[in-house]
Amino acid sequence: MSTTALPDAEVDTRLADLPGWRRVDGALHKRFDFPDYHRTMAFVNAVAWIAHQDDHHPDLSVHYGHCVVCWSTHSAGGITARDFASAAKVDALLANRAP
Ligand SMILES: C[C@H](O)[C@H](O)[C@H]1CNC2=NC(N)=NC(=O)C2=N1
Repeated sequence: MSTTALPDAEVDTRLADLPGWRRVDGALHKRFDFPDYHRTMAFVNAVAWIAHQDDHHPDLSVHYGHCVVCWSTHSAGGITARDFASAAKVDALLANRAP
């Protein structure tokens, strides 16, 4: 997968396929809300598991009932196709979440 930073216009086009994700300060951002701390932390640990497996690591902002996930590729200095793949994997963690 390419590790070249994508132009903003390309990022914005690809974002159409990732509901809830936004381009903020050169990274893909999304906020995930949870009813309590332990569910937030379960999510954080699942994201960390994916990050370790893929050797690609997001910045995480962790709070009692939500977590903001931010993907960029440090080595490329911007957002790459790898970040989009990782963002989709994070969404897939919650695809079958109970309402
Ligand atoms: C050595 C190691 O593979 C690199 O430092 C990886 C680790 N995880 C990474 N994560 C992210 N988000 N960007 C990187 O450039 C990056 N590089």
